[in-house]
Amino acid sequence: MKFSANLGFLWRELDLSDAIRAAKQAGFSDVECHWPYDTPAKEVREALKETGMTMMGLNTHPGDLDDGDFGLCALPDRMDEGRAAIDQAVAYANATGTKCIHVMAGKSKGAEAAKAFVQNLRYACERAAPFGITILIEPLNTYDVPGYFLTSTAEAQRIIDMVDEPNIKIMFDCYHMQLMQGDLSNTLRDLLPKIGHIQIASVPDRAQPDHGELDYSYVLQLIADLGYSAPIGAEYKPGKPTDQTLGWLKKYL
Ligand SMILES: O=C(O)[C@H](O)C(=O)CO
Ligand SMILES: [Mg+2]
Repeated sequence: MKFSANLGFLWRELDLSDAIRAAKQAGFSDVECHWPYDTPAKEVREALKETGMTMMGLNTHPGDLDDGDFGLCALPDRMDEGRAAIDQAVAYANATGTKCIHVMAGKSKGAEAAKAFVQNLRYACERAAPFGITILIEPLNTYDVPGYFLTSTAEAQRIIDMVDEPNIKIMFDCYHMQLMQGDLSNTLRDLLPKIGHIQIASVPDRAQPDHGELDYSYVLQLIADLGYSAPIGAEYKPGKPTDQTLGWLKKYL
């Protein structure tokens, strides 16, 4: 079983290139991030080359987090910003060999928001396809991000059907989905062909995946038994130095 360190949360005290090196040192096979845009792509590319790791995913720019934004791509009155965020993400992903782009919807609801999201996702799929990049959409939980457009796998499937492009999949974050839906085993089994990336964290505290209401020794074995072999994203908030939270990983090394 392989794991990708989410550097949006892990080793946050380090700059991105050093965080990539720390992840390698700790035994992760790959990395992923949230918003890498302040670090020149060349630096990240070099750190990836040095460590032999792949950047599994990055997010489109969220907009102004301090002003409550959490994505721009399902906001009908901000289409230009949504497109610019997609262009930026595709350029950065291409320059760093990143496999997936999570296109962040933002806080909105209703038919016009869905229409805007579908249009932006088609645009993203078309821009990403020549580089072999997969577009991801991720349902989030409503405790952490009230008002976010996408909160369920049913809605994610509906959006993907409407987009109707070959390179769009679901980012299945077990933490969010346990909070919103539960029934992870059946959902993972049914959805697996449509899943492009899986993430994990303890529930409900979103720390390292070795405690809480989800038994990851069971869930991870199930994922492996279903034939999923891509790296699983460790997207958790360590709450103390990351190196002190890696006991769970050692079991798989
Ligand atoms: O918060 C999450 O689960 C995400 O995966 C994300 O990319 C938004 O920060
Ligand atoms: Mg996630």
